Amino acid sequence: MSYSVTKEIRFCYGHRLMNHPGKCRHLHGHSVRAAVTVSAAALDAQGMVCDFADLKRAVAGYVQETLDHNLLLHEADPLVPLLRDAGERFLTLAEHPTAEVLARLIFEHLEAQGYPVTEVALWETDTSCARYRR
Ligand SMILES: Nc1nc2c(c(=O)[nH]1)N=C([C@H](O)[C@H](O)COP(=O)(O)OP(=O)(O)OP(=O)(O)O)CN2
Ligand SMILES: [Zn+2]
Repeated sequence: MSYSVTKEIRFCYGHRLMNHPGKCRHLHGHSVRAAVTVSAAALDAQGMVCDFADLKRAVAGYVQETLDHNLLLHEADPLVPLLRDAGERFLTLAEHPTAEVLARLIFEHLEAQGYPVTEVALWETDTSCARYRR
């Protein structure tokens, strides 16, 4: 038996999936929803797994600094030097910037902050969701 709480946060980013066989190899953007779940076998002195507000701060701080309104690219993307020369903001990843990878990055950030995170779900569109859980 365990308790869990889930907090949602919305943000947007641009990206492209290099080598994708379809339309996602082209630059495009998403307005996404991440649902972060933390779990515990017992409640704290406040009767909570974790205060929703604390969870929001932990997720929103990371997301706003790294992902929100950013352009997420694979580090080998040939656009990288062009964007760097143009002084544009972007973030490179050693992996393709898929919803699965972004869900895992958010999970790892919360885990590193000491939150008992058990799942991050990232709704990239109304109909497409990727989850990372442990
Ligand atoms: N497993 C994954 N598949 C895809 C990802 C991903 O991150 N993980 N990403 C993309 C695209 O970046 C983008 O999310 C498009 O997804 P898709 O669901 O195909 O978008 P549509 O708007 O075409 O969705 P419909 O509702 O089917 O119109 C692609 N795949
Ligand atoms: Zn996409």
